[in-house]
Amino acid sequence: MPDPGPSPVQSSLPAAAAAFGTYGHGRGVEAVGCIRPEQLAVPAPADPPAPAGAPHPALERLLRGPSGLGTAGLHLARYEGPPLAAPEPAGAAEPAAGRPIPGLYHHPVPEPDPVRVAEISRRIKEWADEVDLYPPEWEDQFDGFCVGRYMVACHPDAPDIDHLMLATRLMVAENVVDDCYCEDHGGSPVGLGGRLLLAHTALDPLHTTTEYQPAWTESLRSDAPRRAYRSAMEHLLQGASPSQADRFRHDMARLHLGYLAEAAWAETDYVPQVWEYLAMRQFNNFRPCPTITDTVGGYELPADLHAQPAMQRVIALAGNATTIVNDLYSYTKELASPGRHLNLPVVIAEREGVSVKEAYLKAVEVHNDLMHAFEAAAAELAVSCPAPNVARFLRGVAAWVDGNHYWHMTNTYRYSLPDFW
Ligand SMILES: CC(C)=CCC/C(C)=C(\C)COP(=O)(O)OP(=O)(O)O
Ligand SMILES: [Mg+2]
Repeated sequence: MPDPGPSPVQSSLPAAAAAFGTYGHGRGVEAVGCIRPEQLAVPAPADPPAPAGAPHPALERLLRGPSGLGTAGLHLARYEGPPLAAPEPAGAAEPAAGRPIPGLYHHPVPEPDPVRVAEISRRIKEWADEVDLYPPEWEDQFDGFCVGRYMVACHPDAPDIDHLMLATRLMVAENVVDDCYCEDHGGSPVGLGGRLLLAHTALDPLHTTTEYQPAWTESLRSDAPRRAYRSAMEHLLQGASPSQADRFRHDMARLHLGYLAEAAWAETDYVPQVWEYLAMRQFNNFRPCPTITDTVGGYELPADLHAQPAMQRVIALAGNATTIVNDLYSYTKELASPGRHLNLPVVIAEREGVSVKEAYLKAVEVHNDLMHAFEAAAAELAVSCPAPNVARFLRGVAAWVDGNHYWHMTNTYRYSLPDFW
């Protein structure tokens, strides 16, 4: 079931943005005490099982948002201000190319608004200059990353460019840390723990004595990853509540833990078992991106709802599906990189003794299973907890999943498919 049509989320993002969101910084969202663990265990009442590959009917119905008389205005906000006459930097708004991986379960998304894409692309270059992010010779790669298209596709309910920029700076900063500390722009597994910990203090500040505080403050200016983290976090704090910021820090600590496991295995030349690889990839994962969907949307999913095990499962499954999408689209790029780069097809081939093609096709199935599990878990939660901010958050996560697939598929500068079909 490669393309079952528009996602219940994307087709009907009708959602309740205007009615349910606050478009401030999320204050004013009433706590909804609707989730108790025993309630979450209750399955959706009387929904027949979805046909294989189709979204769960409850997901379709509940994520569709309000319908009927008087609900026409309750649709996700799109940019409605004056046209933004931004010049288009290279790579900002080229027509989308690329084809989906055959057999990959995914939902197409509408073409991201080119006006928003162009403005984000312009502003992110300004920010990159401001924090002295990369040397001039890396500019083509920066443009080829097309972060504007990425973030606009993933956050269709962002009320404005400023909110989108919160996600965009973080996306760039996260990739700079990965490239410069872990991967092919000077990265290495050797000494990674120390570098990551010090960079993490740009997100989660050091509180120490007056003697030592200045050296730490100075350290945050000492390399591009730290300058990027510090500035992107400073901006996030202007748009996030304290609990949203702390949710993000927790996700980033998870990410850094995942980097460390990957590095440790690289240092000892260990190829993990498939389940071990999937555990590492649950941490070395896109999770910090979809979990800020409410901050970027201008509302807040309260901490007690975010922390519920059922919500945590939905988020983990969504993060895992999005990250295996990366493994599949980046497979040929990683094969061409020096040394052995672990990704799901490589680990399956090695550990299960199958051909690279069989391993790749099995990895597609693993991805599809994760996607179906994500959609089923989201549907069940939407039934168990019919709170507007829960529904909107679930839609936001699903929109991120779909936008992430779109970006990988269309980023032909960065990724190309293997010749397996
Ligand atoms: C944006 C973010 C939180 C990134 C975290 C880690 C990361 C870069 C990925 C999950 C993408 O995987 P990978 O490192 O394999 O990226 P490329 O294949 O090089 O695009
Ligand atoms: Mg990859």
